[in-house]
Amino acid sequence: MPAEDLRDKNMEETKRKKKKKRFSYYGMRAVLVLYFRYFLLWDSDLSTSIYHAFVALCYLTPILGAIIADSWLGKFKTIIYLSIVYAVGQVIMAVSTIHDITDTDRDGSPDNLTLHIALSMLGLFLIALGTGGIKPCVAAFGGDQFQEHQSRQLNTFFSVFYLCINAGSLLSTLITPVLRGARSLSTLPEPPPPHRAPETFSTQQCGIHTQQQCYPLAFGVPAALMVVSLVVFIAGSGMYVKTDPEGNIMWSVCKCIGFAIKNRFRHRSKLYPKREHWMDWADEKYDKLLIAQIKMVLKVLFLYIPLPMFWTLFDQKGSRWTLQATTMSGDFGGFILQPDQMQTVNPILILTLVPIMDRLVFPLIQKCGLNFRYRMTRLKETMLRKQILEPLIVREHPLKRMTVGMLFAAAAFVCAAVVQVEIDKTLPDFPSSSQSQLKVVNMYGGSLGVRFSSGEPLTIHSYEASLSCSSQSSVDYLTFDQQEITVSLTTDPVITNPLRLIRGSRQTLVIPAEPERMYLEEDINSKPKEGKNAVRRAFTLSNGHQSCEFSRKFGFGSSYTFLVPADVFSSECESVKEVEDMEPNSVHMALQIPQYFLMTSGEVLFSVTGLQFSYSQAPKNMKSVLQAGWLCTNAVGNIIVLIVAELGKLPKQWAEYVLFASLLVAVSIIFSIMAYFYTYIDPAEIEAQILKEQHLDTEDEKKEKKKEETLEMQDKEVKQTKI
Ligand SMILES: CC(C)[C@H](NC(=O)[C@H](C)N)C(=O)O
Repeated sequence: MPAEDLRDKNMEETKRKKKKKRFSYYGMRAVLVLYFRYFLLWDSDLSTSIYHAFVALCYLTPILGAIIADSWLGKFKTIIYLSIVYAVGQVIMAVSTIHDITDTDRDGSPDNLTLHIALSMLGLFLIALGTGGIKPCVAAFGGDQFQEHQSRQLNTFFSVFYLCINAGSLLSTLITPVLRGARSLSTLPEPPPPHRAPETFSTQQCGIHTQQQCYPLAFGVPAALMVVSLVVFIAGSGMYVKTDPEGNIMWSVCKCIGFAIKNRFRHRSKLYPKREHWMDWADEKYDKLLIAQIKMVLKVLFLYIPLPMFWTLFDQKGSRWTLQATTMSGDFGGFILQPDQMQTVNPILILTLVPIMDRLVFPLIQKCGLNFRYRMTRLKETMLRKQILEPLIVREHPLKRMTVGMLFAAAAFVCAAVVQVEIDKTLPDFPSSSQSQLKVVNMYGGSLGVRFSSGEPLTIHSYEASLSCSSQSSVDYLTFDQQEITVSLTTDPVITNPLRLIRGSRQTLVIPAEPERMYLEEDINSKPKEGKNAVRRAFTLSNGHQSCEFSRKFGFGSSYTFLVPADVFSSECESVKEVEDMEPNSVHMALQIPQYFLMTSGEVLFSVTGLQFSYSQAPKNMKSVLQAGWLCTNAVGNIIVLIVAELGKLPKQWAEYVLFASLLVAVSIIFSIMAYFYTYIDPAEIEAQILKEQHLDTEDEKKEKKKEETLEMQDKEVKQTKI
């Protein structure tokens, strides 16, 4: 098979594996929090924390995978073995979600939750080890399929590789929740009383004795796909370029760095001449090539220091931005978009933006001469003149691209802040922690005068019986600074009642047909979660006939009270009255599209380029290690989100967005300065040069030795002749 065809085939195989692997990973992530919340019955905080800890672990384990690949098994075998670990983890995870395995009394609920928790934690640990461990190897292994002169194809590979990640992510985010059996992610109700499944909202159920939410399918299908992808990958084994591991390189690197530090410390006196680089203090004991390779890696790792800040903003798509969407309207006319489905905008945009950037924007920038070329060593320039390194030199400046990517992400957060300000204008005015709010609902049957303590008397009209939208009525909340108040009704005789309000809360005073039986109802004190609606019923006197049925379309995030008269019959639905406690969300989710667009453009510039950069600047035997370092910046970014979310609670959400945007601008300025001083290298060339020098040194030594030997021989001959 011709070399080009072979390369294309290898590329295809690697991409196919990547697509299934990412389907599997993102598919599982999509339902994980829901599994914690509704199957293991953990509260929201615990579910969210364990979820983020899992994601952070997934981006820390690449270091382990890289060490195994570069120093022991090689990338190919590491991918295979860790994929097996990954698939086993997913199977364990799928088994842990089968309620029947512990449901001895067959009531539809697992009887030994501890076993389910233990199994799922073991499964998740193996998955994190597998997915994280494979990640740096897959990218580096793909890169290994190209030769040095194929830098353009290499860049295309990384772009296509990224497209596959996102195709997998998009498909799985859409399909896995369907496999689980939910109509949509956000239509799930609050967890039912212990271990009863929320049946009314499921479209698909499974189980042996009782039918439940289909978590085993949601986790099992990604597991099966993982096995398929592994088989496909192994089937292509004969076509790959496989580089051998070069011994325990990480251990040698650590020992070499340790020796350099120790040696430097031992020779700290000014009497010793300085060395060009602190790593040169390892010269006495370690190979020049190893020292040069460590210098290359350290240079890149140093450049990575500011990068986690980008991920800190990027990863808030899944948290803050989704929460923001819950306070917006997802009614797109033809279809309704749920707040968490808004996240699919990211992979959709990636799938369109990567080809546009690759084929249109970057070549255009290059044509217009806006990019500046690599700062090159003299050797490279000479070679350029000789047109030897042409393909290498005409590349764009990746670090510049990454800086622009960071600025795009900052701009996305500014957009999010503007949208937040618009949302805040529409949000209800909730009571502060020292205030209480009260609203009166009159079901008495006629207009009533109501007076609270010292306040002005109010006239509250009785609600007319109607269910039509046009005659909805709402009563504004009254705000009180005191907790103990008295209410007087202008009935005959006047009815006066003391009321005890709850601080920081909203309540409704319901005046039924018998006004002396007035009562307080607690209202919700925030917008209904996840963009859902809140509906409650207020009865006058229940007589067991409240069975009328009607359908009504509610706006996102609205809250209603239905007033049901005592004598309502199914034929008399019209006598049920609807009160709007909270207006539906009026800012449209489409307003989030600009921030998604900017963030995703930033991602293409930053993330895709960062992947290529990490590969191109790494010495041959440390490619996976540097990929792992790159992924670690993502893990650190996630940890920053956790810390900031816990500690830095700003009173206004828009202010937090602006704060993050400003921090990223500051960090990108620092990064651009660091990037300015970074000299691009061609690791292969440097390695070749050092090897050549070493070879020359040994040649010189040999020549020197030969000369000495010849001289000695001549001396001997002269001596013998003299004798
Ligand atoms: C974490 C990376 C940026 C990457 N994620 C994406 O591409 C998202 C889906 N746009 C990944 O490797 O998962």
